[in-house]
Amino acid sequence: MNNKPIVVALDFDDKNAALQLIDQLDPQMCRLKVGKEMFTLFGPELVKDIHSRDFELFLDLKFHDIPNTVAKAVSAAAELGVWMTNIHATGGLAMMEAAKKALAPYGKDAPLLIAVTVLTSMSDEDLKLIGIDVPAFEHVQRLARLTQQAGLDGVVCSAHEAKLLKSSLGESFKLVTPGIRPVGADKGDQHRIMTPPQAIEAGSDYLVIGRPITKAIDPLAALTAIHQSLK
Ligand SMILES: O=C(O)c1cc(=O)[nH]c(=O)n1[C@@H]1O[C@H](COP(=O)(O)O)[C@@H](O)[C@H]1O
Repeated sequence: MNNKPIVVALDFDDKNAALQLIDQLDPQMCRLKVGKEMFTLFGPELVKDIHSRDFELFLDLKFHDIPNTVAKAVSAAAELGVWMTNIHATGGLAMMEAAKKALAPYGKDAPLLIAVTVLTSMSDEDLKLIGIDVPAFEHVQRLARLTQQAGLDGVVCSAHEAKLLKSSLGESFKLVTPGIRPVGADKGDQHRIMTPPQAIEAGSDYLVIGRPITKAIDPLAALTAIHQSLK
């Protein structure tokens, strides 16, 4: 296990509330994730606010477009100095290769680039409705292999697929797993979920955890409890 596997997902519509929460958290214990809602509302200024508080940031904008557009978007993310960013694997091999190539000029300062396989909110039934007639774990494997072929650093998947992917794609291919719920936590809209220790045991490198921490009465206590449960 790496020394900081927890990534706290900030999904807020109020910047001050988000900054108040961040100020309660410890950058030694977690990294942060900003997604579409907050970036659309508050933009690159929010990224600067977070970096000034010494947190590393996963910019989760899940780009999915033609190769040229995604390459430019990923390059713009690198300009912001973020630790990790992501694209959708369903954008295809050429799109993923273009995104990876766009990061070459940044060398060792380039963000980790990962691809979303099948969203953790999707069940096998949901996949059928969009014309994918194989179980989620099979589709995830297919997309993860394509992601590795494109030279990316890893994938976003559910912890249910982690064991299989680690053994087939190797130790250094990063697995980022949302859909994490401590025992007793509300599942919400997530389908393919696992507890934090189970997810690490299965081979996850980074656990993306939102509401179980951000909506807790005491977010630092919730973060600390999860951090301790991983030792
Ligand atoms: O890319 C992501 O981070 C992501 C991919 C995925 O398949 N499922 C998923 O839930 N996420 C994100 O992970 C976070 C999960 O938040 P909670 O369900 O509150 O723990 C949200 O910010 C989602 O946007």
